[in-house]
Amino acid sequence: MENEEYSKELNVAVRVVHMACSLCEKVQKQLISTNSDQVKSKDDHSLVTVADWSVQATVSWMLSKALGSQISIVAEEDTQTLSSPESSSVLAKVVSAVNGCLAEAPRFGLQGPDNALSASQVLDAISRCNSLGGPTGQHWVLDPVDGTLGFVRGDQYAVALAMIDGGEVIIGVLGCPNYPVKDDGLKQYGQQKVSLSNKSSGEVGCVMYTRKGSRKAWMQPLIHYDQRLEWPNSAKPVQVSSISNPALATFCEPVEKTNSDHSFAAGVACNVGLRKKPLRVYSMVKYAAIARGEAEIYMRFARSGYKEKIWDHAAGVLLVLEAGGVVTDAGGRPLDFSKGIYLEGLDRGIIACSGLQLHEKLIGAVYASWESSNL
Ligand SMILES: Nc1ncnc2c1ncn2[C@@H]1O[C@H](COP(=O)(O)OS(=O)(=O)O)[C@@H](OP(=O)(O)O)[C@H]1O
Ligand SMILES: [Mg+2]
Ligand SMILES: [Mg+2]
Ligand SMILES: [Mg+2]
Repeated sequence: MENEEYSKELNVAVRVVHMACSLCEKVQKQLISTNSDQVKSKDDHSLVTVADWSVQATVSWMLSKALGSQISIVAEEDTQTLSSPESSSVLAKVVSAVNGCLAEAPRFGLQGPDNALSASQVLDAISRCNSLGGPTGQHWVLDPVDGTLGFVRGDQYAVALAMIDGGEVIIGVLGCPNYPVKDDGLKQYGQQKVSLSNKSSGEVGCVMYTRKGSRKAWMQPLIHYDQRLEWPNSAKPVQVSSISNPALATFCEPVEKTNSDHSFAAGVACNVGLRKKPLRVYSMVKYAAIARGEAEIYMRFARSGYKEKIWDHAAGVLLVLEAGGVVTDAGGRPLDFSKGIYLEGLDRGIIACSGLQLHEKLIGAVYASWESSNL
């Protein structure tokens, strides 16, 4: 993808997401082995960890350094909890994780700071990601840790970075540190959690990326220990599955019932003739599974009143589209990333599919199930 438009932005984004994955892997390992104070609750009772803040600071600092401090970044986290006096020990951990990661920038082909960042510089890097996006100009969109619950449980999570220009998603990069590289790795992961030896051998963890209009999506294994990122030498193209028979199709959905109506999805699945049990996976790894051809369908029906955020979808949606799939709301309309931080006007839910045939059937089944559930 060299010499193409946005190649500089894509190049930086892929490298930065590799750095972020390496940071997350270290924090997740510590979190699981020490059970320490690295997890906090936000005002809405959702979780935030040292990794969420550290990745946001690192990505913000690196993007500004490589692309200019004027760039606009829309991201999930803020510094409200982190800058309170009770959070001083967490802030110290964040500063240490950020500096540890930035010091490794040369391994990823990037340049870090000359001196370690202070706590206030780290807080500044996090809080400058306060753009609201919108229909004009370029905006980076970051979910530093998507699937924080999966992350805390030692399971699947993703680092999601996208770039929107003129309201359209142009670049999508998804780091999936616990997604095995080999085919059907996610289904096997579900049965047998990743062991640490697999993790360091390069068999587990990848970064997926794409650029709008390229009609290609790529997967690059993560690097470990003191390896250098040789990118794009070992990147492999990925594409959606060719299965269109519902009886053979696999469908993904969120793990938590609070994030998606499992029983409504089960009704739709039955109506379409899906036979397999749902593959419940934390995070945007669900989009990655469609883009890699490991699953055919992702359905998500949030409770009414919940507004989906752009950072939970932008990178994953572009990956599925460029890998050959289809993504719309439950009414069949494309998702609109031009309206600010929310997917405004979303009709009921999100349906991502490997192909048009399955997609049409699902939209029809949603319509029928909706009618009957509202009788
Ligand atoms: N009520 C409700 N409905 C729908 N979605 C919600 C809701 N509350 C939160 N969120 C967002 O869901 C993100 C996690 O989605 P997942 O697909 O990973 O869900 S699950 O953990 O597998 O159940 C999660 O992303 P992260 O916070 O980055 O983990 C939230 O942005
Ligand atoms: Mg969150
Ligand atoms: Mg998220
Ligand atoms: Mg998040």
